[in-house]
Amino acid sequence: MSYEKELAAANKAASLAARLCQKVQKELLQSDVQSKSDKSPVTVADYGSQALVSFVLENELSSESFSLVAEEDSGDLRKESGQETLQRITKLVNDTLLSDGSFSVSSLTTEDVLRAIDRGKSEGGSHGRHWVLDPIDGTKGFLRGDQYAIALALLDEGKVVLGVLACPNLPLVSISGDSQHSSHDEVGCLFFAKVGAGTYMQSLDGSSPKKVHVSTTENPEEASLFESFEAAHSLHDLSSSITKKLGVKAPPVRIDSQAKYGALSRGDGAIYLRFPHKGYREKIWDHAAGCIVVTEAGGVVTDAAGNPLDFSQGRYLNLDTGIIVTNQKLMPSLLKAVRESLDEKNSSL
Ligand SMILES: Nc1ncnc2c1ncn2[C@@H]1O[C@H](COP(=O)(O)O)[C@@H](O)[C@H]1OP(=O)(O)O
Ligand SMILES: [Mg+2]
Repeated sequence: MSYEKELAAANKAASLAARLCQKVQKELLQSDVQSKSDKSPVTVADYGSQALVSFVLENELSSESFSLVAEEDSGDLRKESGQETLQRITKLVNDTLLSDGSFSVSSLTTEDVLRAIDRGKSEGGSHGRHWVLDPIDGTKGFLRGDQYAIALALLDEGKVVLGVLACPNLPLVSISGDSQHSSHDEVGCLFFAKVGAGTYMQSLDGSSPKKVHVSTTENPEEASLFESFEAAHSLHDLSSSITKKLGVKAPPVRIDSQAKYGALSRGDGAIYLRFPHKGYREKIWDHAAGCIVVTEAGGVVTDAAGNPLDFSQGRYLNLDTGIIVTNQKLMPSLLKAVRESLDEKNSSL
C-alpha cells in the first residue's frame, strides 16, 4: 500500500489548517486577548482547524465512510450561546478554502461546519483505517504566541502508516541548545512521514522537501533534551534526574506541542522525555503523527518500560508511566537511566 494519495491529502489539509491558525494567532496577539484570558479565539482556531481538515480529507479522498478520531466536538457550538462563535469559525474556514484557490465549492454553511467537526467522534481501534487529528496541539503555546502544531496521522489496522506535523512557529533552522537562532529566522515547518519511506521536512510556504534524520550521536554529552514548556504536563525534576544520570550536559530545551517530535526528527537535540503527573491519560492524537515522524527519521519511541506505543486501543494510549524518544544508539542507556530514576522516585515516596 503506497498511501500516496492519502499523504498528499493530509499535507494539504494540515497546511491549510496551519494557515487558519496563523491568522487567528496573529489577530489574537494583536488584540492582546491573552492578557484578558478570553479563550474564545483559541476555540475558534481549534474548531476551525478540525472542520477544515475533516472537510479537505473528505473532499480530496472522495470517501463517504472515512473515520476520524479528533479532539473537538460541536456540542457547545450547537447551543444558543455558541452561534456567534460558529459564524466566525464558518467564515474562517471559508476564507481559508478560498485563499487556496483549488476548491470549487461555494461556501460551507454553518451546518456543514458542524458536521465536519463531528466527523471526529470515531473511537478508532485495531481494524480498518482511522485518521487521527489534533487540530491544535499545544494550546497553551498557541496562546502565548509560541510553538504549537497541527498533527494528523493515519492508522491502518492499528498501525500508524503516515503522519504530518504542521508547525507554523518552528524555525526552519535548528533550535537545539548549541545553535543560535534569532527572531529573524524564517519559521513554519511541515514534517511528513510514510511507513517505510522516511521523513521529510519542507517550509509551510512550499519549498522542496528534504529528507531528515534524527541525531546519530552516541555521546550523551553531545545530546540535548526536549521537554514540555509547561511543568504541569511533564515532571521536569524526573527528566533532570534521568539526563544527569546519562551524562547530558546541555540545559533542557522546553517547547510546546509535537513540534518537539518534528525538531527531534531533523536532529535538533537527541532526547524527548514526557512524564505526566499521576492520573493523566495520553490521547492518541497527541502522539500518533509525532511518533511516525520520529521513527521514520531513524528514532525510537517507547513508553518507560521500553514498549512501543500502541495506537490500536481507541482514543487513549495505555502506557507504562511515560514516553521516551531518542535514537537507536542512546536508547539502551536512556532506558536504564529512566528505570533507575523511577526506582529512586518510587522508593522515596
Ligand atoms: N496535565 C497534563 N499532563 C500532560 N499533558 C497534558 C496535560 N494537560 C494537557 N496536556 C496535553 O499536553 C499536550 C501539549 O503537550 P506539551 O506539554 O508537549 O506542549 C496537549 O495535547 C495537551 O492536551 P490538550 O490537547 O487537551 O491541550
Ligand atoms: Mg493536544
